[in-house]
Amino acid sequence: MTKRALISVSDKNGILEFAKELVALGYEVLSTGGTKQLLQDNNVAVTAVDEVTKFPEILDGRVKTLNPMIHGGLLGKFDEPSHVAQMEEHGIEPIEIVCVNLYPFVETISKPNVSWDDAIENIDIGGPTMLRSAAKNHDYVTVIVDANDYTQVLAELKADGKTTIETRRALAAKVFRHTAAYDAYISNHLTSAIGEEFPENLTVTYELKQNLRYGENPHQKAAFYQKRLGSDFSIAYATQLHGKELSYNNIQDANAALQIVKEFDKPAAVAVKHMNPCGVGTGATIEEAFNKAYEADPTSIFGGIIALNKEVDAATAEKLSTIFLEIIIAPSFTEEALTILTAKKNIRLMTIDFSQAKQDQFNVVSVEGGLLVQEPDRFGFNEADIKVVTDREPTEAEWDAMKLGWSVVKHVKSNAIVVTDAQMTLGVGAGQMNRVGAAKIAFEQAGEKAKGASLASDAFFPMSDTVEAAIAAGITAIIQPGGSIKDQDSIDAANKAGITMVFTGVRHFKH
Ligand SMILES: NC(=O)c1ncn([C@@H]2O[C@H](COP(=O)(O)O)[C@@H](O)[C@H]2O)c1NC=O
Repeated sequence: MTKRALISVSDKNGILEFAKELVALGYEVLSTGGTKQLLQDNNVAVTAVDEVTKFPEILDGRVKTLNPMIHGGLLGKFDEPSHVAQMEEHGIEPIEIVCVNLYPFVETISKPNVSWDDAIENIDIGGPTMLRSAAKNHDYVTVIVDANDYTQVLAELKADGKTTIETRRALAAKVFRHTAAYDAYISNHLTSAIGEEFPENLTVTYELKQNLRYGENPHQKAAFYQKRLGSDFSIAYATQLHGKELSYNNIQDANAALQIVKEFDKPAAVAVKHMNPCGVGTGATIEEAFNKAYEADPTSIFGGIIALNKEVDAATAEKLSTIFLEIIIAPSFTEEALTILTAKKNIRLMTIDFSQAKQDQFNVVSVEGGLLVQEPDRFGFNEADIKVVTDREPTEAEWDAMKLGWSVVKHVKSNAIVVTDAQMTLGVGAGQMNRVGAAKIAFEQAGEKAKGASLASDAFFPMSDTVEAAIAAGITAIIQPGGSIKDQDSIDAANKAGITMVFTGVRHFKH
């Protein structure tokens, strides 16, 4: 009996060559409307699916292959006597090969202002149904959803007249990954379009961006997956211009650096180590901003990751090139800057489109056995919501310093204290188990520069000890959420020392 292959594809790349080879191998090719037309126009012998189903394509193509003559041919066990008998009884012939790719749902919903109806019309029903039937019956049927697999399938057919069971299993597994991802895009689009936030099932799908050499440590295997419709202002969408492949830790650190530098409109540079900022600088130029970020902590920046929010020019590149850095990420580099920096073999240079403001709707972190999903911490510095709680009002310079500190402290692991002047961080106390401990680290790093500087705290002070330590270090302005039952003790301590303190009413924990 002539073997049959069913081809029904939206993405028609490579399909002519594949179909021609199948015909040459003696297959009868069955096809749906558009695919059939293309094959016919190119003189490839093809049988219309409706000749097999004895039923026309109806409802604008919504029903073409959804028919027992097709699904019987895909799901029947070709050597099981009862199946063979039933297939014969109904005139159903086996289909040995299925090649299907689906309506471009993701491409459709990626278009700006896509309508509900357009999205719905691009939900493929018949295609996934055939893919699933064939994949379930992979003991007998070879199913192809990815054009990259045409070559291997043809090679096996030419060599042995059939594909191997290992290949068919691998292709079937790929199909179920593909249809699961396809359905995830559909369910996510509809769920967010109707405004549901935390549905009973979280259907996420990410695409492999790259296998990594290792994870956080060399004995841990790892890979980087990318969200297809995710934020394009992200390390996953950055372009690498130079240097070796990013590592697992590089990706985490670069992500942290980008989230911080995104806080600033004026030229800013952020140096990150182990996901915490060690130096943040701002200035009139990007060179000045980088100088400040460097000056903030010349020790920790070594081996760090730098994110800059303006084009890197030659002068800045010269400075950057004198330090050992893992990654420099910026909107762009001038030609001269690139010449200077690419002279260093190991440094990774990346660009990212800063005009893309889109942010992921939710942040997701994994815990053993589960996922935590939350909105990103979008709260910034909003002077109108901030209350001065001391007798003394902040000066303009203190406001600027507190604004910088508040923008940075939300990105520092809790308990977090950041000491700043109006242009840069002077001390960062990160990830401490008690707040006064974080403050002491920040003061020690700031040294003499703490005198007249400002302090930002990611959460309220449970008692007045941090304020007292701040006064002793010379801090003159404090920004913190407030909300402790002992707030008054902190306010009294500040008033007694004549320093100023403001409450934001919002906490910025980061774990
Ligand atoms: N409704 C059906 O019975 C059906 N059968 C196959 N399709 C899809 O139709 C597309 C190919 O259509 P055409 O050959 O007309 O260009 C493929 O993406 C295939 O997945 C269908 N369309 C969508 O549901």
